[in-house]
Amino acid sequence: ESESSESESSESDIISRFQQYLKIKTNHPSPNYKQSSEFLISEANSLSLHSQTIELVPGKPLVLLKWVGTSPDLPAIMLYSHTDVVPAEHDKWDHPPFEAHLDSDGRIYARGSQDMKCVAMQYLEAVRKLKQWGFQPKRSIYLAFAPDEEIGGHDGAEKFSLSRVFQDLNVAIVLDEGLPSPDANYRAFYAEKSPWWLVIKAVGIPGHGAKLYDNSAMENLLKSIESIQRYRASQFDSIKAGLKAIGDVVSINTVFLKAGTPSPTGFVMNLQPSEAEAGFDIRVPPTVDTESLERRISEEWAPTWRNMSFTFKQKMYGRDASGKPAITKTDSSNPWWALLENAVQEAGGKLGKPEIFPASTDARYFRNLGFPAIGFSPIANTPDLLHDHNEFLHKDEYLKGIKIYESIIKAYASYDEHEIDERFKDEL
Ligand SMILES: CSCC[C@H](NC(C)=O)C(=O)O
Ligand SMILES: [Zn+2]
Ligand SMILES: [Zn+2]
Repeated sequence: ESESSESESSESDIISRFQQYLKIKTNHPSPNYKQSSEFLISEANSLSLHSQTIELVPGKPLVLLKWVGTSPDLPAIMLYSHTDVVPAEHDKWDHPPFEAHLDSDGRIYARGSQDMKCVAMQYLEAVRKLKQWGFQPKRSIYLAFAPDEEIGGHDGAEKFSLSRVFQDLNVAIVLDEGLPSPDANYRAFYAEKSPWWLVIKAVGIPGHGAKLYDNSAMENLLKSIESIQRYRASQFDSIKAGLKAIGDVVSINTVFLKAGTPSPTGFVMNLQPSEAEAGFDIRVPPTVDTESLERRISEEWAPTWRNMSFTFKQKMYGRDASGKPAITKTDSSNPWWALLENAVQEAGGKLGKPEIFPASTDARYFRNLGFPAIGFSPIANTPDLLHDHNEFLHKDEYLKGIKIYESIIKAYASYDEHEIDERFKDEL
């Protein structure tokens, strides 16, 4: 058999395994975790990896695989991914979201092709290649496939990170998802923003729609919205001016408005309602002064003197146990960052500037416990279509990503700080 046909057949095997995983309907609201677990365990068996299924919450399995290192006492590497995906509006896609259609250009269309079934399968394919070459990891490598990231990770990463099982793994570094890059440089994330899902409510004087008076619920709510829009513009302007990156500013978007008196034909048009509500998705970078933002909310956006109140549907802080921002270092105090950068380079890629992830990932649960965690998806030259229609990944980009992980896993699993210390001792 010629070499080219051999590599061709293995390439199509690699793509078809990816398609198989993409076809499993792990979309919310009722992800098929049974099927994804079975698939992952059968992949693990074909790779002779130890596997276990951890069900911290019934019906929500986490599949944990292990490749035992030759120095199993060294802290381990964790390659993390979530198995669930967000729903898809089938009729708005050019190709059905759970058929993993490979088009004539080489694009694979599927929900999860970028977020993040690609990463899960790239980890496994990289392990397969490394095993074929006879590579032996010094550190043990864990692959974790977790449920529920898309709905907050409370029954997945959060419970897992606090579990005895995880604590006993002695993990040195966690790799989790990042974002696609539209240009040739890969993106890598050392921290993430915290979600504050704010609901503000105004009450006010009801009355005739033809009357002009102060202190209606609508007027009170709209004053807040004006103030919020000004704040939003100030944050957005510093991005537009090139002064800040998306990860460095507070983002705030209105996600619902709820007011008016319903009628069979729509809304009553000549009645000023007595209540009005609005919801906002706010994302707060870890170094922002949260007290001043909280003051802004209680004094400007929902002040009691304007008959307003507020609640949070979700409010998290990106802090570790000591109250410090939960940030993974990117300087020389964290060898994993430089190792990643070099490994990507050795595989022919390049990392852009370290960034703060603009939304939430499961990595936060590990960072909050003090573990270094890096958000990274090896997807370059690709539009960011996370949670969008027609999410796709080009097969060549997918295959390149496997090479990137081969390089990263090799570097990470071989890294031994004591060995390096010894070498420096000889040089002295
Ligand atoms: C806050 S839990 C929901 C998690 C989701 N993550 C991503 C990456 O979209 C988000 O940021 O909205
Ligand atoms: Zn994701
Ligand atoms: Zn997502």
